[in-house]
Amino acid sequence: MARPSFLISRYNSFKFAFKGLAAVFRSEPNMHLHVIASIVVAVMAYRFEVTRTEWCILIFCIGLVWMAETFNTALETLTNLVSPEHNLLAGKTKDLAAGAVLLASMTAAIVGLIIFIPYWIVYFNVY
Ligand SMILES: Nc1ncnc2c1ncn2[C@@H]1O[C@H](COP(=O)(O)OP(=O)(O)OP(=O)(O)O)[C@@H](O)[C@H]1O
Repeated sequence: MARPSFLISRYNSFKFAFKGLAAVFRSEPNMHLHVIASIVVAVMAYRFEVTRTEWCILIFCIGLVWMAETFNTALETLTNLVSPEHNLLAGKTKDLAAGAVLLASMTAAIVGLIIFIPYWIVYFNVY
């Protein structure tokens, strides 16, 4: 069979990648929470008119959390395939993947607080 052209194979790669993203956004309740949190952050950033650099940092943090959740879902799916029955290593694999999401989320939360607390202080007229 003839190999697909370079452009078609690149097009297929993107198509499969978007299929994976659609699956994680559709089926993962945790991803729904991440999306809601990201919308809240974006609305606050717009409302407080954060700087261009702060926008970049916030978008980077959002991407970090979404990426961690996507890897976590991939590892969970693979684990369920390889070891549907109860297994110590399967459980450890899932715990580690979930730990990575927690790390990314905590990092994003700390960065968000560092960026937004000064804006909140001005907005709520604290002091
Ligand atoms: N095959 C297994 N063998 C041993 N322990 C498992 C197994 N599957 C899941 N566990 C344990 O149960 C926990 C939850 O696993 P589960 O597959 O339900 O993930 P989940 O709760 O759906 O994760 P998420 O909320 O991120 O989608 C795991 O972190 C692990 O500790």
